[in-house]
Amino acid sequence: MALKSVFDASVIRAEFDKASINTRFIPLIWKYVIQNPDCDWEDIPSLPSSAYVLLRSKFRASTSVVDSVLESSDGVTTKLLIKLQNGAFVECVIMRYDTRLGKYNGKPRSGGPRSTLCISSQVGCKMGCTFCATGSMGFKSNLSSGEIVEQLVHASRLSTIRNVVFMGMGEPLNNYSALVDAIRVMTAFPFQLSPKRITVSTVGIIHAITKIHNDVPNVNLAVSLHAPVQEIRCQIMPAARAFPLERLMNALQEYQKKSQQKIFIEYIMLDGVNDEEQHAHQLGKLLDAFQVVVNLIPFNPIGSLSRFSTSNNQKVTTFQKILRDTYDIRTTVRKEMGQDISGACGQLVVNLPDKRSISSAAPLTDIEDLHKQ
Ligand SMILES: C[S@@+](CC[C@H](N)C(=O)[O-])C[C@H]1O[C@@H](n2cnc3c(N)ncnc32)[C@H](O)[C@@H]1O
Ligand code: SF4
Repeated sequence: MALKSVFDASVIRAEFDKASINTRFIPLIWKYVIQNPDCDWEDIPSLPSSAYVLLRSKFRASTSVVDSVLESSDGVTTKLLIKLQNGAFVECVIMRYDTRLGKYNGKPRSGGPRSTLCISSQVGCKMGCTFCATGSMGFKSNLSSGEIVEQLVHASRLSTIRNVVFMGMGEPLNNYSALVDAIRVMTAFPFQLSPKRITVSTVGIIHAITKIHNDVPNVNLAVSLHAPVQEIRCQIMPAARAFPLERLMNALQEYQKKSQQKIFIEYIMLDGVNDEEQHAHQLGKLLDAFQVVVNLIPFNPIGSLSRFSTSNNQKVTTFQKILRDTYDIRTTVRKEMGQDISGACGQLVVNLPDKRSISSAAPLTDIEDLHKQ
């Protein structure tokens, strides 16, 4: 039987309970593992002897390994290619932001206090968005909560991670229990990330949106809306048929009433598809009753996988202006970075030399602004 990740919180808690070992040791084990990547279980001081036996027989300090690390040419972005226990690959991306300068800085590995980590939740994705490389590869497997947390562990060894965004490969709300378990670990000792510094991005899985606030309060919700009307949404996002716009907006209304939190709306700018002035007005009206921040995202080319191209600057500026001036909606334009290492949103499907396919969907965004709002 494959050994489990020690960061798989539900599994390790259940095993400790079964063996009558106090679960208060678990965070101490996590802390030790984070600081000592190559440790043996016996190295961890002051555990009950039954804990060593259990750890040896059922758990690994890390079920995933960092296969390679790529730096963008400006040093702002680092992409980690991670090999999972089942042989599949996922990626996570570190983005660095300098608080003092108020902008991204280009110092390689400077880390600093404000790095943001973009995390994957699945290998592939079944939602099939027509503009996304991950969507084109279909669904392969869910990550366990341990594998999700391990991305943070690997990245923490390179940078001090202050923010986490679930905007990498996969649809996090389609892997709900692992997502919730992972967020609970990330917000507890020893990680202690503020939930306000964690953002879950979703294509709009209605049944999960209605419960996420109860399960992980204060975590940010970002919704990949991408169109102001059902017809266009269906054309570019097949998932819109299962989760129609009207029901999605009702679920968001309920979410906002309960959580009292702003919702972040992601809107990919696709030339001639959803970027006309009439679309900006439709979006403005649709969001009228909500507290939202709209993030306009330039489309990142994904080779021959998609027929789209990004809107020109003039169109983006006009769209932003309409939302801001006519509807008083805070609207930002996402800075995409890391394209030289294929680290930008939904960008790539890479073929490894041995023909295994990996995909990355890391968004490189002014997410720091997002977390300040
Ligand atoms: C890859 S998804 C992962 C999270 C979740 N599945 C979702 O769709 O929100 C993160 C963000 O990247 C966007 N995205 C996907 N492909 C893109 C592309 N080619 N260019 C720009 N953004 C893209 C998605 O629409 C989404 O807003
Ligand atoms: S954009 Fe998100 S939901 Fe759509 S295919 Fe890509 S990862 Fe899946």
